Amino acid sequence: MKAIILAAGEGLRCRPLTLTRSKVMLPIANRPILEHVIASLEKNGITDIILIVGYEKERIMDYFEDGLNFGVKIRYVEQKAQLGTAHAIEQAKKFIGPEDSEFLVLNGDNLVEPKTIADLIKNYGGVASLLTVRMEETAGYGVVLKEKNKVTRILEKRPGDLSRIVNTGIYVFTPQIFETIEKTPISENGEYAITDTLQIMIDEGKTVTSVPTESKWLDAVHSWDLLKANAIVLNSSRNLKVEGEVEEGVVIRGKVAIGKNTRIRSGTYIVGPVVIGDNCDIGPNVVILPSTTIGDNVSIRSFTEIQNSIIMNDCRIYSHGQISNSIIGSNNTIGSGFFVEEKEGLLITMNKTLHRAPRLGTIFGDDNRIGNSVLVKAGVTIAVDCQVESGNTIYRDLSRHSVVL
Ligand SMILES: CC(=O)N[C@H]1[C@@H](OP(=O)(O)OP(=O)(O)OC[C@H]2O[C@@H](n3ccc(=O)[nH]c3=O)[C@H](O)[C@@H]2O)O[C@H](CO)[C@@H](O)[C@@H]1O
Repeated sequence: MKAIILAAGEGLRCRPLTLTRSKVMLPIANRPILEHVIASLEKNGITDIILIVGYEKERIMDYFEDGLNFGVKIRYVEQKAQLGTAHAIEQAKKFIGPEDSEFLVLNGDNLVEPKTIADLIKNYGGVASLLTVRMEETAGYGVVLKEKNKVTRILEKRPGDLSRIVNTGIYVFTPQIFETIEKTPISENGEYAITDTLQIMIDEGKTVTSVPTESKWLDAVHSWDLLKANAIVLNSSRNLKVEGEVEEGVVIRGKVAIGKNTRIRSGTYIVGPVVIGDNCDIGPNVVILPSTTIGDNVSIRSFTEIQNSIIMNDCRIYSHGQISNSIIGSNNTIGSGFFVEEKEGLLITMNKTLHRAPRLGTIFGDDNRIGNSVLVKAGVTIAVDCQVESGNTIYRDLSRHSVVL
């Protein structure tokens, strides 16, 4: 069976991290979300992949190339304007031939384990099937109403408790979907939505089925949700290897992976689950606590403590810093004495809507330069290519190229 993966959108709600990469390339346990999706397909023997790309496509194509290093064959299709999920699927029509009686479609920005995909492959039926999960908090998702396993209605991101059965964005379609996509009108949000296409099929009397799963399906709606997803994946990781050099006097407890050419200097204390990438230089006397992921080429100097955070590639973090419940994008330089305040249940405004974040420190995009003794208030984000001089306290979000003297 072929698989079409949708990966052309930005993932606006994950800004500032998506200012420089799409949501599918955000790392969880040091691998892009999309790599987790592709690995789960490969484990189900699905190796013929059509990847729909658009926003920041070079970053995706440079990483995955033809897919052979990941055990699959990837063909790319560009969706020049991101006009919605139905429009994205339509771009792959030329790759679906008469031999493809059905095919898989997946959002590239949700984490799935192999069994999640297997649950759908085993149980699909009708002209279209969608995989569903039961969730208490359904805001931001499409939900379905159904009779037995037959879907009667799909409601896209409507307020109210209409149903707790959430559409995961993982489908098995028959080629009939393309004819119905052609009939799909543009929605109130200005998008051609695949959920509208499915509703048309239902209204035409066709059988659309829902396949429930209790296997892992994780979505990061907002950037801060990545911390939870990272912790879940780190906790369930097996076979974590120590490949780098660990000096005498380092204490390691729990599950910890240390990449090639990484050096952990004396006096460093690490409590897993923690994943540290390749070519890092950590310590002496650094503390890394659960559930933390550190990318490749990162240096962290003495007496800095990091907890429940994601530090992406190529960062330099100097001494006596404290970072918790935070996400630091790539290529950030952070001076000594850096302190991130953190708070529980912050209300954060995004697109004029209030969102409640869990315990949160800060979120940094890429390429920022932070001087010494800088304090960042809880929930404040720093976009891309900002410069903060020593001794400042950052109270408000900084937009791209900001300078704080
Ligand atoms: C209309 C629709 O499909 N809604 C579903 C979608 O919402 P959701 O709002 O999550 O859909 P997104 O806009 O995030 O898009 C999902 C995926 O499609 C890609 N993309 C999106 C638009 C586009 O023009 N091109 C493109 O490739 C994105 O990069 C992403 O990987 O997934 C949710 C699960 O996470 C479901 O509960 C929703 O029912």
